[in-house]
Amino acid sequence: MAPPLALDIDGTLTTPTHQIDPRVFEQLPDWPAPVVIATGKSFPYPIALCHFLGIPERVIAENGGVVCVDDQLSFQGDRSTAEAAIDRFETKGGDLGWGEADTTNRWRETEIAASLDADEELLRSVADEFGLEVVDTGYAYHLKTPGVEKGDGLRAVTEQLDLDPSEFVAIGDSINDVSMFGVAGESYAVANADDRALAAADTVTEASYFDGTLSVLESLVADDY
Ligand SMILES: O=C(O)COP(=O)(O)O
Ligand SMILES: [Mg+2]
Repeated sequence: MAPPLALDIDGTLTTPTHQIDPRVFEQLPDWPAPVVIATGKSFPYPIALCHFLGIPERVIAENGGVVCVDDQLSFQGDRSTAEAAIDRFETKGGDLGWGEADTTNRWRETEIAASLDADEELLRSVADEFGLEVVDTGYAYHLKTPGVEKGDGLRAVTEQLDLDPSEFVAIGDSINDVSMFGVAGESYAVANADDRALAAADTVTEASYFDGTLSVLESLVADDY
């Protein structure tokens, strides 16, 4: 039986130019075990992805800040402290870098994300002041409550699904996947992953981005026969 999957989005299901690889729509809808989408992106993004894939809403969003599985919803982390820190950041001349509409944070429930163009040093000093941490995923800086992680999110999802985390295969590309690699039974970093993810994964794929992920999915299915 193919194993349940915990899949990161950016860098893992995407192309080098940040698009969802179209082959995701061939591979995931018919996966014969639960698929959990685990991302740093805000809550609506993975929900929309599940919706358009036609798979159940099993989602870890905001680096573990939001967990939604089959209509059960829980939150970890504290957006209001992050907002207070961002007020300070902006008072000191910082800019999140998303423009007026800020669709990156508009629906974010438990943390605040800044563009990689934002002043990292200032963001980190403000984070220290407010007891928060900054996680650089290679796609954004996340200003978040320390200890809120995808790994705990995966534990919560598996409890809900009555599965053991060790049954899961996790695939990811960055520091925000490391905790999930520690919880899943088997972990893969795609070749484009950052140093922390490369070091933490059981296996590093030869190929990058979704080519790497696809190689894992194909080998898991092949192992089945
Ligand atoms: O939102 C980010 O910064 C990265 O998102 P990811 O966890 O899906 O790679
Ligand atoms: Mg990623």
